[in-house]
Amino acid sequence: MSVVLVTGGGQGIGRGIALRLAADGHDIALVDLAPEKIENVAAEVREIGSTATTFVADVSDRDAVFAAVDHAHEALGGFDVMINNAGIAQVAPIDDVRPDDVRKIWAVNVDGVLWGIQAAAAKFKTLGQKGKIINASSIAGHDGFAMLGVYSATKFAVRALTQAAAKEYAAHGITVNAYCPGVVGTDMWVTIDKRFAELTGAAEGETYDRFVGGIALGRAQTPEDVAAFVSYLSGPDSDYMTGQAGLIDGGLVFR
Ligand SMILES: NC(=O)C1=CN([C@@H]2O[C@H](COP(=O)(O)OP(=O)(O)OC[C@H]3O[C@@H](n4cnc5c(N)ncnc54)[C@H](O)[C@@H]3O)[C@@H](O)[C@H]2O)C=CC1
Ligand SMILES: CC(=O)C(C)=O
Repeated sequence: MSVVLVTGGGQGIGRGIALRLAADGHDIALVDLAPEKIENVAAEVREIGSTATTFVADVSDRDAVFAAVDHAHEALGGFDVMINNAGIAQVAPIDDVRPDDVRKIWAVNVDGVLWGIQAAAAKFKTLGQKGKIINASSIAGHDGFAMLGVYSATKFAVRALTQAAAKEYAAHGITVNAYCPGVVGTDMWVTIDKRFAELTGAAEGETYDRFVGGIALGRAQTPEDVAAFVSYLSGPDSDYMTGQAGLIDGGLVFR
């Protein structure tokens, strides 16, 4: 039995990851801004038969992320896998982006991942054990998408941190990888689609359908599709992989 912490575990992809990893036999620490949401997911984890604990934190707050890792370790009696999943989207043409917009998304998507990497690595080193760190990037971490320029920049940055951390921590037996989903029908995409509609005059649903229309496998992605890959990254079969940012997108961005 190993202990996994999932940030942004209250809904969407984070929830999907938590439930899949619970089914795999891991105990789960759920971290999110939204207390009711993580309590609900914790109840679902317990129904599956695993132990769950919750911790409310903003991942952009470094101290809070370190406290979340300490809590997971104390509450669940171990600490093995850190999943830096929390993220936010932002839709805007490059011309319209202002410093506050950049600071806001960078604080969550990049700083939040960096603090998660630091906190997990510090815990693994203190415990004198190996561990796995898994970060949320995106297709937008491999391709810069129009109207998603700063979001894409944050996801490229996650790949850079993943590579650098993999190199720095390999000697400690810590692996660092990322997952890069495509178009997953979560609340994030509802927001993206609405914002595209406001900014471009597209009908609601049109942008989502356009993106899904580009997927070779012919359907939108589910959180379960992402979670299956994160299950692999969390388990022993991926022990020889580090520094990678794997596309799991149904065939949308080809690298
Ligand atoms: N939905 C998609 O199509 C894709 C999503 N991703 C990435 O996957 C990750 C999860 O995305 P979704 O589940 O779709 O998003 P979502 O918006 O459905 O859920 C995000 C969760 O993170 C939490 N959260 C947001 N800011 C936080 C903060 N500062 N501290 C702690 N928790 C915070 C929210 O409360 C929410 O529970 C994100 O990093 C996203 O960028 C990547 C590629 C595609
Ligand atoms: C949400 C996301 O990661 C996209 C549009 O690539």
